[in-house]
Order: sequence, then structure tokens, then C-alpha cells
Amino acid sequence: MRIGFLGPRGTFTEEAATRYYQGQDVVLTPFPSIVAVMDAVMDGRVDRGVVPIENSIEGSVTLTLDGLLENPDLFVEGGMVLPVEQNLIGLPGAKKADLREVWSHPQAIAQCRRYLRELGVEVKTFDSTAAAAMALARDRRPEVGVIAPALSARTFSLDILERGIQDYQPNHTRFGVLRRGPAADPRADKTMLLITPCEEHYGVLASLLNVLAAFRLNLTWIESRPTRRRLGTYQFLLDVDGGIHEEAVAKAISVIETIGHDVRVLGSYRTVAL
Ligand SMILES: O=C(O)C(=O)C[C@]1(C(=O)O)C=C[C@@H](O)C=C1
Repeated sequence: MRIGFLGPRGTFTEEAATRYYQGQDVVLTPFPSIVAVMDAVMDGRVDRGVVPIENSIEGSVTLTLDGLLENPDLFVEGGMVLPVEQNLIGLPGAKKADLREVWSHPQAIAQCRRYLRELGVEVKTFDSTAAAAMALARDRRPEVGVIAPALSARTFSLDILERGIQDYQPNHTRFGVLRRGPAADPRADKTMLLITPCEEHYGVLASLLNVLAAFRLNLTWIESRPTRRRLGTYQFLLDVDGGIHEEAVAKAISVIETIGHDVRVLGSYRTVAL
């Protein structure tokens, strides 16, 4: 099976994908952005795509969520949670005290906000942590550091100047495996839904949540994204415990639809801890 992931080699996403598919006959191919991974899944260059969904410090990865909203043929097939250790990385021989700039992905930068303020450096963003590490290995600037996984340092022959620099412990990122077209996994224990409320009146969100509560469905994640039609109007992404094959999940969806809200099932899947 061909698996695309947010690259280049050396990202947290590569680490997650490698561990998730360990022992399976897969070919892992890096893509330069989350959008590029999704495009590759959509046009069949890869069978599955691994992308970050949310982080325990910084929250949701909106590029991934918006990609799911915009591509009705994309579905979540699996999930995985990876412990994330951020590191300050530099050229071999570089010193933390000499750094003037730090490069990384916005999610990694946000996980180390306090650390970076204390370091007092200029910050530059890249499409992934490993993209920043690759740029440093190419530009050879001793006054630049990157925030990236240890895997990035190994991949690009860079030095780790300091380990575990995220502002909070523990730090976890949840990744999703995307595929084209829905899948029915009988072992699924979570269902991801996109709910677009039919109209705005008081209690719209409460009406959705009340249905889930009535069916005793545990809500494990909720995120709102703008409808992009008008300021102040939203769509909701939710994860509930239980696969789509479970009666309570199927019934709750049908009741929410009866109320008049639009429901799209984005996936029914299992999540593993890596
Ligand atoms: O840049 C990477 O290494 C990624 O895999 C992306 C990403 C993310 O978007 O959340 C993955 C895990 C970390 O939370 C930081 C960055």
C-alpha cells in the first residue's frame, strides 16, 4: 500500500506513520504540505495519507480540518496519538546563546511560545518542522536554530542543543489516516461528524449536544469552523465514542438530521496510542 505523509523526511508525521504501519507492506512517500498529501489521496497517487489533526497544547490543525470540509470524498480511516518532544536543533557546533532566529512549523512554535520568548529570537514559519531542518542543513547558518523532532536532527545531520523544550508536559499530537471514499471498519470505536446547522436560532448547538447526551454518546472533541458564508456562522466537527455500526451512533445521527441539521460522517475509525 502507498502511504503519503507530511514531509520532508524527519517530521513527526513520518514518525507517526512509520510506527502506525510498522511490520506492514507499505511504501511511505513524503509530500511538502498537508494540502499536497490530501491532493495525492484524492487523485490516487497514494492509497492513504497521514496528517496531523490536533495537539494537546495548541489545539486543532485547521489546514487538515478545512481540507476535510472541502473534499467530500476524503474520509478518516484511522487515528493515532504520538507523544511529541520538541527539540532545539542547530548546525553541529552551534551554541544556543548565539542563536538569532528560530525556524519551525506554526504548531511547534506555538507549543514552545514561552521558551521562544525567553530565548528572545526572531521566528520564521515553515510547512513542517523537518522543512525548517532541511533549510538549515542547506543554508548552514550557525545563528539559526530549528524546533523539530530528534528524527529531523538525525535525518539532516544536525545537533540537538536542548531537548523537551515545549511549554507543557505531556505533549501529544493526534494524527489521522485519510482515504478516498468511506470505509466500514467493524472494530471502529469513534465516529467523526461534520454538522452544519440548518438555521441559526437560539440553542442550535445545545440541540445537537442534547441528542448526543440522550443517546449517552461521549463527545471527545468538538471544533467549530466558519461557514465562510457570513461572519458568525459555523460548522461543527465532532468526535463521539462509538463506531457508526453502533445503534446509538446511527440513531443519534438520524435524529439530528430529523431536526433539520446537515450531517456528514467523516469517518468511523479506531485510534491507537503510539
Ligand atoms: O512539522 C511536523 O513535524 C509535523 O509533523 C506537523 C505537526 C503539526 O502540524 O501538528 C505535527 C506534530 C507537532 O504537533 C508539530 C507539527
